[in-house]
Amino acid sequence: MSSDDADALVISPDPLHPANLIPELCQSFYHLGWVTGTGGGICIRTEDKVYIAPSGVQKERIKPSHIFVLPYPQAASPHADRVFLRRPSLNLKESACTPLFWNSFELRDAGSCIHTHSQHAVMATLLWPGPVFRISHQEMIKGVRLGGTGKALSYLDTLELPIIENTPNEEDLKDSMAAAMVEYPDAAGILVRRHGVYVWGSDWEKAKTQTECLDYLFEIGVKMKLANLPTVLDG
Ligand SMILES: CSCCC(=O)C(=O)COP(=O)(O)O
Ligand SMILES: [Zn+2]
Repeated sequence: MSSDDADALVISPDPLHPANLIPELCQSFYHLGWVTGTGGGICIRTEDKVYIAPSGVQKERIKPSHIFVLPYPQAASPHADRVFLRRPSLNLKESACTPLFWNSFELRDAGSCIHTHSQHAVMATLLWPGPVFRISHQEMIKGVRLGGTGKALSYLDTLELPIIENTPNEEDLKDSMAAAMVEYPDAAGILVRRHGVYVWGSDWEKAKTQTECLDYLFEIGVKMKLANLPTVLDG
């Protein structure tokens, strides 16, 4: 593919094209405190392509021309073996979250995955010291889907999200995240202690709204814990 053809993969007048959506969504996530200080982000997968932002850059300032495009499917290889359809001309590397995003595609058939460093998520991992975050009897639970891509939860369901331990390098979370996804097939995301959360959905809209619902539930759960209120009720 010529470099002009490759660049055409990220140039579109359509505001809903993934190369336009990722910069727009990262700007709004920045203002929510989800992707500050370069961390966190979102990827979007279509039938045969994955669009990923660069690593270690101010996510609220990304342009469509900074987006990497990878063919899908392809094995979740380490950086050196990854195949690209398009790389930015600047000296950029694809997000360190790439193997974690791949978990959501391969294990849940997700169309989009969001990684946040929201302080609500981080506080939840501190106030729930065990391996699972649990909360019940909250209306926002209804905005979350079984396994992230299945049917919506009911008000009467208890929301459970596994918490995995952080690693010094983001890529090294891949195996423990995959193991938690296998052990908790109904979980719509994975919390990472002292770090943040990964949430996916069948498309970017559902990934976004589920992340919003979960972030709300982390925030209210943290406030309830700090107020000594029970976060899980019987019945
Ligand atoms: C201060 S960010 C530390 C690395 C991190 O947690 C992260 O999410 C990095 O993501 P990137 O897309 O910038 O590789
Ligand atoms: Zn991170």
